[in-house]
Amino acid sequence: MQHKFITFIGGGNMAQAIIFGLLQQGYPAHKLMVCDPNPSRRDIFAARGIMVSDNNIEAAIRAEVVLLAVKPQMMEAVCLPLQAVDFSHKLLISIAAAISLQRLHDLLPSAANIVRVMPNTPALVSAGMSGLFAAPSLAQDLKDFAEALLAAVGKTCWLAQESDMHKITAASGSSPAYFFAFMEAMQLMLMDSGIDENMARLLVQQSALGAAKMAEQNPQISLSLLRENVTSKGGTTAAALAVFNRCGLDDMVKQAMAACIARSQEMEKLF
Ligand SMILES: NC(=O)C1=CN([C@@H]2O[C@H](COP(=O)(O)OP(=O)(O)OC[C@H]3O[C@@H](n4cnc5c(N)ncnc54)[C@H](O)[C@@H]3O)[C@@H](O)[C@H]2O)C=CC1
Ligand SMILES: O=C(O)[C@@H]1CCC=N1
Repeated sequence: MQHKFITFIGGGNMAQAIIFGLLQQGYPAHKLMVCDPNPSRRDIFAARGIMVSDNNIEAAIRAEVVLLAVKPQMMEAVCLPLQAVDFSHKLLISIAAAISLQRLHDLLPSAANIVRVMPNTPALVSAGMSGLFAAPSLAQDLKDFAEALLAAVGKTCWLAQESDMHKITAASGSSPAYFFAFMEAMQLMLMDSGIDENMARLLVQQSALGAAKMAEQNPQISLSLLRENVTSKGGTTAAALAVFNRCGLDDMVKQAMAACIARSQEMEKLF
């Protein structure tokens, strides 16, 4: 992939996951810059040979690509001073949840080239999942660059319509937390039953990893069949799944994802 000069505005959890993932894939540190008012955040990147700054305007001016990685609540306060920068020849990438292309255009009127991305933190271990959206008028080479950037740290998909970004947030951005919560619950149960914490974690995380790898490496087998292949009639798994069914796991997951989508839609109006 091309190595354009990228300035990250905001060096928090998600920026770190993408940046460390990129470094691992050989993206040159001297082509990356991180701007964050928090010195301890800047130190994390400086320690990896990345230029850091607390001056968003200066850092944006020197970039070919500016990647907005601040909280949605901060977006307006961060963007208004950035109106001093001419974005017309830069690529602007925003990973913020719930901030629409229109809102980004309003906040940074000179920005002609914008890609919205919903990534997730597994980018850190090159296992990210990102949904991308851009206006159909965006130049193909800029779309290709944005895609290659995120593809360097995981899988990507382009959305046909921007409104789908809310659903992608429920499916990629937020979803690692669902799986962590599930693993936490399993670990807790094991610990309550007397299994050592580390062993409980190993059992849970290796099983989760194995299940995900089986799903990935057998795309021709449905997830239902993968589940059924574990489930002997009258056996142990069936006993566990019966409890999930009785407690309404499917409905609970639907409700949780719907809440995620609804909050994203609400945040779109707020910020
Ligand atoms: N954490 C996640 O798993 C995901 C987060 N996102 C999106 O990524 C964005 C960042 O989220 P996180 O990294 O989780 O948040 P975070 O709170 O870890 O990082 C935000 C960073 O912005 C910095 N910041 C605050 N004011 C600033 C300013 N004026 N200029 C520059 N930097 C400033 C903060 O010091 C902080 O380090 C959000 O918009 C979120 O919606 C998207 C997908 C997944
Ligand atoms: O929880 C959030 O709002 C952000 C967006 C997706 C993941 N984290």
